[in-house]
Amino acid sequence: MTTATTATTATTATKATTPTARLLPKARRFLRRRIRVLLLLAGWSLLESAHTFLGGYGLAKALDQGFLAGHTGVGLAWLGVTALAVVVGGLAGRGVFRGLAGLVEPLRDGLVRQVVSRSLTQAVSHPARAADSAVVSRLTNQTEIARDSFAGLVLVARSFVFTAAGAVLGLLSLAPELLLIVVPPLAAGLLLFLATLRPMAARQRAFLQADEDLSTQFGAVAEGLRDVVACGAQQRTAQRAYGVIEDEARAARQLAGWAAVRCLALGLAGQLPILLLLVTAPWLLRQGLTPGAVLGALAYLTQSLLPALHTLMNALGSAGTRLLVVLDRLTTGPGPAPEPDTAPPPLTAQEPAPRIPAPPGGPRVELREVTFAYGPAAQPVLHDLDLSVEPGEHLVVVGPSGIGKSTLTALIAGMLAPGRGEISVSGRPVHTRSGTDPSQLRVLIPQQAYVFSGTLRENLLYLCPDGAPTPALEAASDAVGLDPLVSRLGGFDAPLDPGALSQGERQLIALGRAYLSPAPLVLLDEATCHLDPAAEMRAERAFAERPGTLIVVAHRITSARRADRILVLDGTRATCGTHEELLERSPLYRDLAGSWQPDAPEHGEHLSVKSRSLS
Ligand SMILES: Nc1ncnc2c1ncn2[C@@H]1O[C@H](COP(=O)(O)OP(=O)(O)OP(=O)(O)O)[C@@H](O)[C@H]1O
Repeated sequence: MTTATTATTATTATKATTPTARLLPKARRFLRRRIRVLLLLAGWSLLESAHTFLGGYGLAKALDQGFLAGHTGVGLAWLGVTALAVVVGGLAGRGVFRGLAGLVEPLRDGLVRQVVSRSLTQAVSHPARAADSAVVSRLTNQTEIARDSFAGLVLVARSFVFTAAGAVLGLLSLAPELLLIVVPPLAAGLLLFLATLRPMAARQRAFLQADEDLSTQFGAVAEGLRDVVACGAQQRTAQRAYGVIEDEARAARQLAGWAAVRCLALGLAGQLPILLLLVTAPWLLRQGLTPGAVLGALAYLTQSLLPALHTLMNALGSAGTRLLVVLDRLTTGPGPAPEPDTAPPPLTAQEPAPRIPAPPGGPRVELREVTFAYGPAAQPVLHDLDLSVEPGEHLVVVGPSGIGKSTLTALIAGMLAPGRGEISVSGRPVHTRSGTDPSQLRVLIPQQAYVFSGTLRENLLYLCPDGAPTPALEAASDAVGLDPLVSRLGGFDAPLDPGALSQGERQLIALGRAYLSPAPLVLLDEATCHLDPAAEMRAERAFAERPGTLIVVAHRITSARRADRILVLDGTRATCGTHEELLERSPLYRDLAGSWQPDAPEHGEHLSVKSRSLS
């Protein structure tokens, strides 16, 4: 029995491919549970039918039996009846609004519950992709669209049905011929309008998808901004963002095109019946209709039927389409969320940035009286700092957390501009290298490694505009200790799922990428913090042996021991020297080094240390 039910449900789910088909059973269930609210709305709406009926009928009788017959009192009495109908209509409106809350609020609550539980389920099953920024759009913008659109639709659809019933009854009571003139143009306009519903829903869906993609794209970029800048990938990231923005703009333009067709349908259904009634008025009078009947028909058209139709078409066209699309997305969910880390499209029509010739032995890095603060009123992080890193030197930067180590590397990389002083690499100020690609000169690997989905080869060659042969990739992997991961993944052309990698594996890939890059200056800002001491030593040795200048923000004291020189940042002061010199001269360095105790060597002659970081 259970199996049969499951099979039936599965078949229904497979067949229900259109949003309308998918939503109809849910809509029926939702409404069936609220029969009492619907009856209440219908009760109040009947008063609206009476209001419409009396509006035209009273006017016709006032003219025929009152003013044209010379009985002004009778005419005024009928007008009084019409005025009373307006009051009745007002009462109906009040009752309808009260009943509406009973339909609209449960819908919104249900949608919010669904979005939250679906995103929690996704977060639990795919923790790496838990931060789905599109959920924000669904929870706020889209549930509100659903609520407002549903309320608007219930109001106008109900109003149209009950107004039309009152008007048709009125036209029939005045003269059935009137229906022959009014109904055909109305029906034609309505049909044209209905024909626009499906393409417009598709355009609306495309627009919302583009909006979510944009939300996701910006979420991903904001999260990985530091890595993007560090890898010099701003242009590529901007290109991808422009693509998503262009998609949304295109979807909005197509939506506007269909809105124009809809205007035409509105004109046909809204204006043509009035024109026909006026043109055929002499013929109608000749057929024996009274002037009051013609006036009553005109009143039904201009005061009730056409405004109600106009509102219905507008609401169905905009709110209805939006509601259909939003409900479908919220209740059945969008397709698989676009992978935020997808491989960037290859650069095509861009001029390659001019190459900076790599100096033999690596570039010299010079800082002269550099002062930097994160705001005009903020305390400087670095104050009058002088530093000279020789070509090919291996410098390690240490200091307590928050002292300014990352700020220093960002300044040298040219990602931040000093407030005062000058920073030069290879004798040229970092901030006047206009028109050159900084990634040709330096590579900065931050703590959070940037890995995108694509192949391992694409990830490793990301900073190699000219590519590199497989033996170079193998040599780099061997040097930084990436080779076990290459084997595990199945080679360089194996597809990479960033979410399935550990932090350490991501760091190894970023290190391999930096190792392969042509940049002669490498800045590692705690780029090995997720590696164990042995793996960290292997990677740092590889970079120390790689031709070029190396600046490492140290995570462990062992990094400092391997360097040529160590820079100790201590507040706005800085001391530079070898390990031995600093043990003598710098109390802070003594303190930092003293908090580290050597363990028994675990890896041959290598010294391992207790896992406490310097920063
Ligand atoms: N974008 C920023 N805006 C304002 N203040 C910042 C910004 N980035 C860093 N800071 C502040 O500047 C100071 C230096 O930060 P920085 O990240 O350079 O220190 P750090 O030594 O690298 O720290 P850690 O070892 O914890 O990474 C800190 O007080 C930090 O709060």
